Amino acid sequence: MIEAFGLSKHYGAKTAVYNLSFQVRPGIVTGFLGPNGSGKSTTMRMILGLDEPSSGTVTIGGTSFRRHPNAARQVGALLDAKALHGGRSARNHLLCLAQLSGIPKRRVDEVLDIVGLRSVAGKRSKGFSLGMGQRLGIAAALLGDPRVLLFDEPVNGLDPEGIRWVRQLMKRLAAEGRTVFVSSHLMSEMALTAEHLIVIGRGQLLADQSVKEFIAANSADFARVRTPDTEPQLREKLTAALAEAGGRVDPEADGALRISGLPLPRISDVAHAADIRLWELSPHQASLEEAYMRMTQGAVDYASTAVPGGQPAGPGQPPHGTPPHGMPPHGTAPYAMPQGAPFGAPAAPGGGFVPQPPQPPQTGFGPPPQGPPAAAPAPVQQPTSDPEDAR
Ligand SMILES: Nc1ncnc2c1ncn2[C@@H]1O[C@H](COP(=O)(O)OP(=O)(O)OP(=O)(O)O)[C@@H](O)[C@H]1O
Repeated sequence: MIEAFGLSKHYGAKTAVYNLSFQVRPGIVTGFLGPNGSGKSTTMRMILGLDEPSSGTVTIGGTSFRRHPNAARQVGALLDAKALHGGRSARNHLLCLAQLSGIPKRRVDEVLDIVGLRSVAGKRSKGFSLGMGQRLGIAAALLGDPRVLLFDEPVNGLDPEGIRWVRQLMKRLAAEGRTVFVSSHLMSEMALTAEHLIVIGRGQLLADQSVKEFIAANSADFARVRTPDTEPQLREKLTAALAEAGGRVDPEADGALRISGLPLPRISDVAHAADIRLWELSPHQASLEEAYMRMTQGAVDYASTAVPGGQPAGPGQPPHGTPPHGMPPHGTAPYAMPQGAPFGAPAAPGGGFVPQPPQPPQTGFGPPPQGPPAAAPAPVQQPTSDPEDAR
């Protein structure tokens, strides 16, 4: 279990994380979502003792990471898969991490098998693709068979097979009773992987709820209705009848009507009573992506002002290049909360964690809608020759 209480982090005048409190429970995958620059990596670094909180606390199993007697065997993490020594082979990279953590050598081959890199284990990692680097970072995180795992954007650069593999791996790790905390910008993937969500915006907690609750609380389900194209007057008639019944009716570009505020059977009854034939009556359920966009639209720092065709961005979207906001005064909450509201230590190249001394701080049809990279690299020796080039 990871527990954060009133966690804040200031970098000079910049507040990266503000008064965050949440729990990440074992046995399920918990997704960590937020727009770019919202403080996800900073939070993960504080969990891992790589950044000192300005205030508040964060513990793993009741103890802060730096005070864990054997943090290396309890927590594994992938923070920045690119942060590895490219001159080393994958196997040597993992061997170094294992050695620093007192992990038996045989575990290296085990994790190489788990991530599917056994056949290229002798190759220098600088020749690895982005996806292979991600796999190596995941291998490093798994090296100590930790009970708590943190993954920052683990599917970055992975192909569809790789993404599927990561999804299954995360679920399996959680099913084994581990705590799995994973950040991603890929909403469709998160919807399939995570059971619970922590969502932040501009460093503050926006949501802490199950994926189902999150979608229900932040979506506007509606129905699509189509009358026969051959009889345009029926569309007008239906629009009037549904509006009179209390629905909100919005025309869609393809001639259909979008109805919110009325359940499907009621729409059907209204149409029937008005003697209007329907060619379509279908429910639309929001996706996690739609719910996420809806919730975070006011908490986005960087958004494009132009869309293809030269249209300006819609309301609520700051212009491109809008400088990062300042934070609100202490005690204010600019964003509405939704309802209900081992082996590892400081990160090593490739996202693995090896035990090291503590690091110093581093820099249903409801109503209409209302409206620094992985740090503390393991000691690295620059090779004088390139024996692994030949492999
Ligand atoms: N060492 C630092 N010094 C100064 N500002 C920092 C530092 N680290 C992070 N920040 C700032 O803190 C804010 C949060 O950054 P962070 O990297 O935690 O966000 P994030 O949610 O992980 O973003 P992304 O999704 O783009 O990876 C950003 O505005 C960032 O510029």
